[in-house]
Amino acid sequence: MAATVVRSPIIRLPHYASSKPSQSGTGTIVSIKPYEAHRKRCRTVRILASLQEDNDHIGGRKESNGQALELQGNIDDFPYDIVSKDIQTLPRPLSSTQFSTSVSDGSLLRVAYQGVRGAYSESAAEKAYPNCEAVPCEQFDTAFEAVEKWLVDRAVLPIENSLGGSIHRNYDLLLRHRLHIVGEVKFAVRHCLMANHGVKIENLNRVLSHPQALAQCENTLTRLGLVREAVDDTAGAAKHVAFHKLQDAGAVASFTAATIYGLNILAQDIQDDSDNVTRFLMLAREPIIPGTHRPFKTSIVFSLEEGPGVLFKALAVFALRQINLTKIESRPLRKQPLRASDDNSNGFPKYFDYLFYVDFEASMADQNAQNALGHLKEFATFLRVLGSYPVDTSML
Ligand SMILES: O=C(O)C(=O)C[C@]1(C(=O)O)C=C[C@@H](O)C=C1
Repeated sequence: MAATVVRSPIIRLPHYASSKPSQSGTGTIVSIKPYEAHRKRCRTVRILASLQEDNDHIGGRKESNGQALELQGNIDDFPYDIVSKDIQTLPRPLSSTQFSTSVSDGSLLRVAYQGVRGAYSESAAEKAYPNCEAVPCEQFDTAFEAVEKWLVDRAVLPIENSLGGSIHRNYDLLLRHRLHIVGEVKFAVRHCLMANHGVKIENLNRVLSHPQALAQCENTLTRLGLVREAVDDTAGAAKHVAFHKLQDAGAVASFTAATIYGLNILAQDIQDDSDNVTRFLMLAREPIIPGTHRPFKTSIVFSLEEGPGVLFKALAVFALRQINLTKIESRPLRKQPLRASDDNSNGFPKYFDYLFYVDFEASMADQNAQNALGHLKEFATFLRVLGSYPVDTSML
């Protein structure tokens, strides 16, 4: 018997080659593991997915958290887009419906985000691609992987917040994966303090939320004297408080999350600044063709030789051409984090090596931007364009 599809029918296969045929369901992508032997052109694939509670009668091996299922089968039994491209033997022919339907409004697109239903990232995905099917993923890495393995079409992931600063994990993942930035979306984040019905503010000892959300509400939470507990996402915190019927703990999450998980809102707009904005990146397997018909932004990452004034020289390639920088971030170069010691450093490594992430206001279709990057290439030890995409000029 087919399981009920509640939302995000991402795991909807004709049959999983497990004991029960014709199964379907919905769920969060946990990880995607092509069966080991696929390198030898074995046609068996395996994915790990976690399904929503009401679908847990679907066959497969249950993981210890009681929700993750391992699904295994012949690649021909899985829809094309659930199977990694590298294990496809033949490209799938385009169908005429794909030509006639537009994806410009986001419909037909499946968009991965990190978190569970009600997370700000889900709303950002829906703002970026209205009418899309937003697909929950447990971790940021999983969302990157889901796009790479053709399980979804896009990912929308947070990169920086006006109060909390950069989301370093996603900077690192941008380099580790080969996805392209195809857009940005800014989302006004308005936090609520919520708890189970009947629980009052004075009953609370602790509050659960995403670390960024806790940081964005620092003043309110300190004033209330609440112990902070970090979890994977804000909506996950609300779900946990509701599911365990906690009486001493609240959650910081969105108004939508309170509605979904049936929590009572104790305080609204508790972020330290009313203008609390998170910028999200839209990621895809292919880059978009940059234009000059509207404001564009380009994101790059580069590394430099150590030496006096080298970073100054790198930034000058933009200043010389009147190109405005909107963001600069540095991250340790993980494979080679420390430069070897020299004679004067008493045997201790002396320098850290860094990667510099820069966003600048120009399109890669613009000759001026191409010249700037040509100039930077002359002395950068590494340079990659992460994407050239339209600036989000929408009202928040
Ligand atoms: O936890 C969520 O709801 C998220 O979407 C994640 C996230 C983040 O990673 O910054 C997104 C927006 C807010 O800044 C707080 C949390």
